[in-house]
Amino acid sequence: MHPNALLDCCTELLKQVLKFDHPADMVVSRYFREMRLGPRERATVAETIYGVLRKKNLYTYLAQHGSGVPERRLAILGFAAPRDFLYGALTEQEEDWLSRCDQVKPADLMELHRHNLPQWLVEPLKSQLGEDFWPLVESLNAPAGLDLRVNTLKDKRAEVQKELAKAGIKTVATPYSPWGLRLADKPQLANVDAFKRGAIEVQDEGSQLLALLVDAKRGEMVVDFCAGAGGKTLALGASMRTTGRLYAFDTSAHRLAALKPRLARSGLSNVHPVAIAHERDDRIKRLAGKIDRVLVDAPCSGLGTLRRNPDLKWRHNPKAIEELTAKQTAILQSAARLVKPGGRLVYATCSILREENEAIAEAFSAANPDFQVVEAAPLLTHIGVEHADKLCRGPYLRLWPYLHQTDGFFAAVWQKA
Ligand SMILES: C[S@@+](CC[C@H](N)C(=O)[O-])C[C@H]1O[C@@H](n2cnc3c(N)ncnc32)[C@H](O)[C@@H]1O
Repeated sequence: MHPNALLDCCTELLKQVLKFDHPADMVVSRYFREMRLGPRERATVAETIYGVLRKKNLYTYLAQHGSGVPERRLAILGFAAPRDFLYGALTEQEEDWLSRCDQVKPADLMELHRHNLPQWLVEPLKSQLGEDFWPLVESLNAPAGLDLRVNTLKDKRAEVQKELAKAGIKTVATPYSPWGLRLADKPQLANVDAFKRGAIEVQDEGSQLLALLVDAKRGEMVVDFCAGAGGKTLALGASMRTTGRLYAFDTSAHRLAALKPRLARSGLSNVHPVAIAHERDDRIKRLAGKIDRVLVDAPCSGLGTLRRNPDLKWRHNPKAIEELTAKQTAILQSAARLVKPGGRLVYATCSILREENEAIAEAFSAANPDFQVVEAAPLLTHIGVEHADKLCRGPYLRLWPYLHQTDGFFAAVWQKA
């Protein structure tokens, strides 16, 4: 495709994505369904869009000094292809403007153009992280890698690693999760035999650690309260060696439907997906006090996944966070009713904000003296996670992209008296 046609695609798609009325991945997928682009062109367009979303403050600032359609200037700044190729699309005026942009030194920029965050997010993160604010920002503005979870019901990690290597797919064992393999590149996995037979699933190491914290055992009754498309359900089911009963609840039947083909590959027969109306659904009441382990992977801002979903920082606002925290409180309180005496409750998010994490856990502990906080680090050590103390702050699991090369995650664990 001619570079100008590709730049036009990026410009057109940016116009749609920057309205922020739908998640960027949804808008990008819809565009790709409508437009006939080859795999390499798709990759360039998608990387350009995500690059612009990551550095929107900086690029908007630089773009205000050029001429022509603003989204085209943003697309030029974020264009994810070699410069020589890009020059084939540019007018002389655009080339001049781009070379002036290249000369801008980071040290001369305002903070706002360096951190590329909305202002409402800056203060909470700075007060939480101090000097670590800038390493965090840098990590959030870089693309994420890809991890696999080996389905230990089917295969051993070392065997799968060898098999993938034979197929030309390089991986290393994840440093913390005993189930994980980190991919060196981003290969197509759909036709890989290990994927087709359910021996591997794509799952960030952080998500694997949340499932490990639940430590679901053979023959138990377990609930994954916000199961979604079942990323953690599958890990819990394998940990239970497909025995006992594992309920996968979610208010979205659509998300639960996406669990079906994954379940079929996984070889699990102990999973019961149930679409619930809300967190106080009658079907939940019937299970009150009967469940050994409950995971609440709560709906959250997703701000721990900005490496993958950079649009989230522009789509959220303080009011949305407030609404989410009310929902998280209500879901956790309802889910807690399921736990039987001596049972375990785990609350988790993929957010990096205190309000959605420690604040929710502390309020729950204060309101529920029959639930005792259990320290996450010794629990993880006990199940074979190395250096677990590096993953925790206080009693909670706290994962950060700049420290652990995972998405940002939080988890609190309680035992019911
Ligand atoms: C963070 S996602 C879960 C991701 C999933 N556990 C995984 O590992 O792939 C949160 C889920 O909570 C669901 N949800 C929202 N409100 C809910 C409620 N009141 N009760 C149960 N689930 C709810 C959403 O539909 C969404 O699928």
